[in-house]
Amino acid sequence: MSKVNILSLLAKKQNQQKFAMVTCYDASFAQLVEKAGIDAILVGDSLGMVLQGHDSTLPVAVSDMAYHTACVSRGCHRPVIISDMPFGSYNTTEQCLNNATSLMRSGAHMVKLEGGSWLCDSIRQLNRAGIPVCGHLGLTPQSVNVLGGYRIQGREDSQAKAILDDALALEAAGAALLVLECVPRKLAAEITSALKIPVIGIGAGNETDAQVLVLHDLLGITEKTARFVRNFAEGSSSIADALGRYNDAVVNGSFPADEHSFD
Ligand SMILES: Nc1nc(=O)c2c([nH]1)NC[C@@H]1CN(c3ccc(C(=O)N[C@@H](CCC(=O)O)C(=O)O)cc3)CN21
Ligand SMILES: CC(C)C(=O)C(=O)O
Ligand SMILES: [Mg+2]
Repeated sequence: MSKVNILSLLAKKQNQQKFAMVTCYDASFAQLVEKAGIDAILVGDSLGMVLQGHDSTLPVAVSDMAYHTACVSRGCHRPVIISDMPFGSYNTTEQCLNNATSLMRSGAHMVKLEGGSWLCDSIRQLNRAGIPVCGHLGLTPQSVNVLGGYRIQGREDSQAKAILDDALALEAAGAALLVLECVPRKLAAEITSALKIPVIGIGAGNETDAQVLVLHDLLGITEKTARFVRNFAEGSSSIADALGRYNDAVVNGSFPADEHSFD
């Protein structure tokens, strides 16, 4: 199987083929993710919660992200590797460019930033420096203290329009992918059809171009999980089997079901 990249993912959207992404933080799991046929790996700052035991993603450092990105990149060859820029690492365009460069040098193929149109200058600069960008809108966990909790976003019409406008702005600035987290499925469907770039949902319903889940959530080893999680270890014979069933369920459209989505 040939390497996944931004063009092959864009082609999947154009051909209406869904693809899966999963978070991953080390070489052993990266090898299993690759064998399961999963196209995209997110080295998520969720590692602050699932690996480090913090109650938010805020304490995660760029050096943590670089370390886990390097671990993942040694374990796989085919999937595209996207690394989260952690809280406080992209407050200015210069800081953003320097920290993104360090993640790319560690083995990332793309970086992900949480936020809207205010990131457009940074996105243009990253692209000019050879760094593709994935946006992240809706529930942006690095803003949990501003949002007042991990809550669904975009329920009111004015907020839904703001998220759509931000999505269009990020695409126009050159974002290659967009993650949409915890928004009503109708809004996610609207944004997915308004954008040319692939939209990857988590708690965003079944009509996005792709899905992402946190590895530990889909393996059933997270203590308390959100509504959008399905435990793929249940009824699987191994971790490899669970990852394969996750990929199949996303590609064939059976995950997420209504019970994993917000109206
Ligand atoms: N293990 C893990 N999984 C994740 O998906 C995840 C992390 N960690 N850490 C970073 C963020 C935090 N995330 C979260 C955490 C909790 C909810 C949650 O409990 N949501 C409620 C929705 C409440 C509402 O109705 O507004 C839910 O019931 O799903 C959602 C996303 C997603 N990310
Ligand atoms: C939940 C996903 C989208 C993420 O950003 C992470 O794992 O850090
Ligand atoms: Mg993240």
